Amino acid sequence: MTAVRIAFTPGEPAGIGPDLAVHLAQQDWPVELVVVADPELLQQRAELLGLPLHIIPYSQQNPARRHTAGSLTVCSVPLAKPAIPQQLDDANSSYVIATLKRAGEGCMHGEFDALVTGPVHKGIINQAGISFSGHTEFFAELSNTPRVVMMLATEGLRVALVTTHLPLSQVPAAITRERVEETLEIIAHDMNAKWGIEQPRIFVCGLNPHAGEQGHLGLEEIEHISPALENLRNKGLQVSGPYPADTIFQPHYLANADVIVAMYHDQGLPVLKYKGFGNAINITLGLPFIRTSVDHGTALDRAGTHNIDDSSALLALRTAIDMVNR
Ligand SMILES: NC(=O)C1=CN([C@@H]2O[C@H](COP(=O)(O)OP(=O)(O)OC[C@H]3O[C@@H](n4cnc5c(N)ncnc54)[C@H](O)[C@@H]3O)[C@@H](O)[C@H]2O)C=CC1
Ligand SMILES: NCC(=O)COP(=O)(O)O
Repeated sequence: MTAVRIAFTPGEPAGIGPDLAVHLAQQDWPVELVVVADPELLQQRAELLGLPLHIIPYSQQNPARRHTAGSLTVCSVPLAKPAIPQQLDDANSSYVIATLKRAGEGCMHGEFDALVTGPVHKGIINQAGISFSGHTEFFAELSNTPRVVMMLATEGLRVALVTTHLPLSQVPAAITRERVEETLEIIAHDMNAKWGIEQPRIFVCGLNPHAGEQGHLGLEEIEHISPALENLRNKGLQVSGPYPADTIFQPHYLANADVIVAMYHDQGLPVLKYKGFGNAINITLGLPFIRTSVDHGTALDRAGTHNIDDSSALLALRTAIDMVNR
């Protein structure tokens, strides 16, 4: 029987992504792990870290084999320039995009059963003239999916977002009834399909302080969020809110929720990271393939050092394996 095949993209070559790939390789896995990256980059990082790494060139034709500690199957995508840990170089931005494209297309064609992503540096990709706001948006576009949802999860808390990488000044206009409804429907669908929660209890934040204080502190709750929730309740979804964001994250409320929905990135994610940074993962809901990711960024200051925490990468891979098996 052939094994499940999971792709890992290390992301920014000057960051800790290559280190994470080397760390992941140090233990056995019940799946084939295929790292989509430059093999020399991985070999050099392993040498720097003093860890063993026997690279096996990937071939789609070979049957998938379970990963054994110390080896690593690598689907080669060449760097434009040798990468120096901790030093961003926009010459390698197109390399980063090429790895995401190769891995994402592999998932869509059924070559890979899931994708786990390491951190990319959004700034340096844009500096190279490539418009890029995040993996979430990139894979939505690659797969022609009109709406996907970013959700971060740690023990005891899941936070999903209505908007993702949007300047704060553009958030209010993006909070439309349609967008809120589509987001919540995707969450309800995927919580059921991917986690087996039949009727997920979804608690929704307002946008404004005190959820708009009956319209005295903003109208988005009255004009968009509440009508969306009402409509979804009529369709049988267990959605409640809009709640003041500074109230809903109290443990007393969280105990009754399967997912908290925040209106924007920094409304929900600081709480999630305060609770579980390092032991959390990022999952894209609504995509036609499974994608999990680390909960942190490129941590440039730690690339090539022994001072990194690989817990989120390990958890992202374990979660992807569980999701494939389910
Ligand atoms: N999934 C992704 O691709 C993500 C990418 N980013 C990108 O990362 C870049 C840097 O973002 P920052 O805000 O500086 O966040 P960051 O997460 O890279 O770093 C914040 C702090 O946490 C530390 N840190 C992060 N991960 C760590 C780990 N695994 N082990 C030990 N220490 C760790 C860093 O050293 C730093 O002190 C940005 O360009 C951002 O766009 C940020 C979040 C997610
Ligand atoms: N803060 C999480 C984050 O920005 C992750 O973005 P993405 O690259 O996974 O879309």
